[in-house]
Amino acid sequence: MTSPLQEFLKQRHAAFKTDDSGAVADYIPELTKANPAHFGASLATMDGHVYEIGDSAVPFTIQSISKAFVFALALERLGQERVEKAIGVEPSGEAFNSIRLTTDNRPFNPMVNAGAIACSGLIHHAEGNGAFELIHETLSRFAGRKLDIDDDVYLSERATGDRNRAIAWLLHNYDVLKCDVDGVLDVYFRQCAVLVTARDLAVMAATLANGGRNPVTGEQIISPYVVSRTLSVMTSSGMYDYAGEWIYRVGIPAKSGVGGGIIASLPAQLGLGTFSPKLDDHGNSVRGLKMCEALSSHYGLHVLSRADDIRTCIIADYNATGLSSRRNRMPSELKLLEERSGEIRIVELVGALSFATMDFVSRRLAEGDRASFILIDLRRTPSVSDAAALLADKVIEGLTQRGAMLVFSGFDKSSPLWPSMAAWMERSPNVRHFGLLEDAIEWAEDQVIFRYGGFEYHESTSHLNEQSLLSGLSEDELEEIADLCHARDYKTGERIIHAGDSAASLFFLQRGVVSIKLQSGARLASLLPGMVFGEMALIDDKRTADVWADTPVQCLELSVDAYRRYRSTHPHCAERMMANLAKLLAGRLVLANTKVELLSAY
Ligand SMILES: NC(=O)CC[C@H](N)C(=O)O
Repeated sequence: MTSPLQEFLKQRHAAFKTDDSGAVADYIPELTKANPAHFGASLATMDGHVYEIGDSAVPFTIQSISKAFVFALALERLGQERVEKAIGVEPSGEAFNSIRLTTDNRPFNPMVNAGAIACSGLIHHAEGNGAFELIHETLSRFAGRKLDIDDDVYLSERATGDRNRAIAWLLHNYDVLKCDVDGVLDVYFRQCAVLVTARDLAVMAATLANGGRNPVTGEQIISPYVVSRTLSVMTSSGMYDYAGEWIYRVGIPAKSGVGGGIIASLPAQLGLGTFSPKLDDHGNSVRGLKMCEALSSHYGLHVLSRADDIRTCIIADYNATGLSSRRNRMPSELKLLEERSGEIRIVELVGALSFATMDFVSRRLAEGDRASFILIDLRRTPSVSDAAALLADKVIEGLTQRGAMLVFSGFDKSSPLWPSMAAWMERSPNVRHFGLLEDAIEWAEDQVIFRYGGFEYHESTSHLNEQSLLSGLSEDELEEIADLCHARDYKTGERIIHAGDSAASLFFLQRGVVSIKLQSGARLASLLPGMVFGEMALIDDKRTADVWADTPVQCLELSVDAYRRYRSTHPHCAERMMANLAKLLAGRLVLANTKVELLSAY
């Protein structure tokens, strides 16, 4: 199945191909050789997928589109102060080749020839003879491949580019160009003659849309700061004297070139590259313009037309009860947790945390009951913006100051969320981190039990009359069962049961804590004295999980053979045990269903 976007590009490509209006640029003689029928488009996504249609692989010269990337390079290399001193950022409202400067004799902006020549001048000044090499290499990194140069176009423009020469000398007169004017012009003519395809342009535009990281190669090429400034001048001046109209109608930062190319770069969404050599009176590709307009209006992509329901960022906000934790609790613990259920609040977030969503979360956290433990699960949160982190700092400060413990979960040290986490933990001992929400809940429950009840029963020994598997049996019957069992002791860290072994016995835990784990290491449950494990041996002959001693453990082991012998002489007791087992399993099923429901909330 072709994707809907590919289908869209295909349809519009077919529709706009019939438009024959406009004219191929002819003031650079070599450009007249372009095939006016050519029409290609390409769209690159933030995950590095590239859609292509028509002549998307046909090379043509980048021309003015280079201006956006060379400006970005100058900002990145030389810093904003030097660049902004030499070149303005006001739209000129004039054609790209206008010779007019601002009242203080600077180029209006870096998207018109005067500003671009000044920009190449800054790089030439800093890099000397290596300037073009650096520009060529940078453009190639934006495209994700080594780009060629059309020497004929370069020579043709150099031979006829007197207007640009006049602009450059004027800039020299006003001390904007401080060095070898011919050398700078040479860099500028060459950078305009770099060969790209619509596909290259899409990837280059997508790199700008992706915060400066090429989504295909993964390389970070410029900083997010430089991206925002580059997209700003593209927005106000990228389409020359059509810029106002463009931002009004299309609303996507863009840049065009007389070679017939256009890039459009929608932050965090897409990069579009189009190619068709026939230009309108403003010097913008006719079909390319139509393609951009169609994409924007069909999908409503105008950069200023945005609305999100930020409230969906909280997908769950609840109080913990004993049910939430993986640890099987003693009845007294469950009761205590039930009574204190307001002590633990769990807030699960979804989606990137931005300024708006974090502000909403901050107000939600501030209101409501005053839980001592606030668990914030970020497993569905891919990132925290700088603004959100600033707001979060204050929220955390406020909550920890009133004595709350803040526990974050759902990510590990490799996550982009980690640097914020590390800073929060450094600032307050009341901030903690767990990889898994389950572990955070269990920890918080332990804290509540510790605060309000203590752990003394972990140290006590449980008798068989506390075993729910044996409930309903008389003292004598329990005595008989005890006689069939063997006392076993295990050291901390010892494996009591191996998954995959044959299951020939079950264990009544009398003292200590054991954990039931999958072979991956994931813990299914922790058990306390009075609980049974390995009991599935009564119905299944293979062990399905490992059981480890978390502390020194004492238990009674009952072999299945002994149970079967006992069953033949005490059928009604055996029946009772099976009924108890069914009850235990049913309880576990209810717990599992509750968890599935919680997990499938998203
Ligand atoms: N608009 C353009 O693409 C102009 C670039 C061309 N090299 C020039 O300087 O005239």
